[in-house]
Amino acid sequence: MSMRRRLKKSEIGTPTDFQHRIHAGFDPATGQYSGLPKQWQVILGRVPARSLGSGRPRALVDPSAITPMEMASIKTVVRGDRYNPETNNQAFALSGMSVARSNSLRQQQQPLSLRMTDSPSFNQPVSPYGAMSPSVSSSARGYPFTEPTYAPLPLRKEASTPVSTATSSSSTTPLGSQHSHHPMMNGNGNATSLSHDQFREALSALVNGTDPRGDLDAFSQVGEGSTGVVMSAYQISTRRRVAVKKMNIKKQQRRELLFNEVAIMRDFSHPSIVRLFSSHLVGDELWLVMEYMEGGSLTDVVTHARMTEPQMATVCVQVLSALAFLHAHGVIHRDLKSDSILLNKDGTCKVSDLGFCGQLSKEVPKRRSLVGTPYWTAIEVISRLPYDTSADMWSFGIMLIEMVEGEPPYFNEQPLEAMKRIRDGAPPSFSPSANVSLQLRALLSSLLQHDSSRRATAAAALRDPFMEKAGPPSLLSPLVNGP
Ligand SMILES: Nc1ncnc2c1ncn2[C@@H]1O[C@H](COP(=O)(O)OP(=O)(O)OP(=O)(O)O)[C@@H](O)[C@H]1O
Repeated sequence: MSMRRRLKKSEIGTPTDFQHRIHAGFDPATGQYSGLPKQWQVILGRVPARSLGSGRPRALVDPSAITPMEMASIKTVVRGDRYNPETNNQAFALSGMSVARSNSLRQQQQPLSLRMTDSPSFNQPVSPYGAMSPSVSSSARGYPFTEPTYAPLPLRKEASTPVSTATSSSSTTPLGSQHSHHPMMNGNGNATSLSHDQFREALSALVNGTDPRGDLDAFSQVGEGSTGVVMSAYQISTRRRVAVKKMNIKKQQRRELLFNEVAIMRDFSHPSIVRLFSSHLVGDELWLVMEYMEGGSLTDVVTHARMTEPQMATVCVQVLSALAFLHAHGVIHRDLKSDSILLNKDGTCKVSDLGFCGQLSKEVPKRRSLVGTPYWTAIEVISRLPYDTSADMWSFGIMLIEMVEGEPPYFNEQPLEAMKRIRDGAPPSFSPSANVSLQLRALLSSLLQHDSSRRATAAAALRDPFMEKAGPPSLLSPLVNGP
């Protein structure tokens, strides 16, 4: 094994034609960086994400959850075409955050996106204040979450909070962690550290044992996310096109989250949730063979078209039925946004991107971890209060704003400032100039309630008078197929 590695290494040549185009500096007196490209400044909070004009907000992962080794191997994925993955990695190291983002190759012109998981490390000592390993101080990382006036965002020690208490800080532990047989958790519900081989073995127990490669043909890449690539492929035995999501288990920021996508998509089958046909381990890659959604994401729609209220209601009914189903089973999606809704050309919409779900149970009726994409994240999640399925309903409300205005509130702010505004401001609403019905305004205010216990549930929202405007999915097909 070590021989093979050595051989492999020797095949990698030194860089050629190297150009040193960026001359960044740091002034310890002012605490300011100089010479940083604009994209890096976004991450450091100097300019809003929207000003870049390409890419979606990107997935931010709290570095306190990542080992230095994992940090080094993180693959930076970009939606916009202006990003250089190499320079980005350096920027994220500078800012103390690792960044990656799912991104469809179908749409290269979206604004930046950003997603965060605040999670306990499984391999690394975490200080009570969530600082990374002693070699990287929080001040050196320039990590804005350490700002004292900000919410208590730093992590707690996983081991210090027993899972059996009413609220759990067990963070983004995978859905399967609620099951006693889950291989990533010990008897107390705390995470255990597994070697790569042990992890691979645990995952192999969850997936189908077969090799899918002989049955798949004509691969073509349709998307790329923080966890891997998504290809469309022709499945010979069924004679249909499928989507194949390939995730290298060695290159995951939170490898245990891989259990989520398999377990949730497999166990929670619903007409409005992207269907998982099978899952496989192919070498070090987890392959998910899924239903192929040929119509792109709702983000494509909201950024390129003006939706009518009946069209919005048609999306709402489908998404809400998936949410009502997940919530009835105690599953919180935790990353609901237009990017997570995929469409077919016939107008059917389905919820996807289930890798960040959290499971509630009698023992763990609330979660506490900071998971989500800032602009869409519920006030209680940002405020580090215990939260439940109602957090998704806030994000659903933000998605309503996206459908009307094309983007979420505070999208012109950098992500941390946006989170502060969500936490400290009045609940967001449609802009005064938005031409929306009273029913839609009423629905939004029932969702964007600060007090999560007063927020409409998915089941209640389905009965909201606004939903009477919904039509058949075909109402959406002009948006997917063009006018
Ligand atoms: N079933 C599918 N059919 C068609 N395209 C898909 C499908 N699933 C995902 N995609 C495309 O691939 C992209 C990346 O997929 P996905 O968001 O699941 O990856 P990810 O690694 O989980 O991303 P993220 O960074 O959001 O975690 C999506 O934005 C979408 O464009």
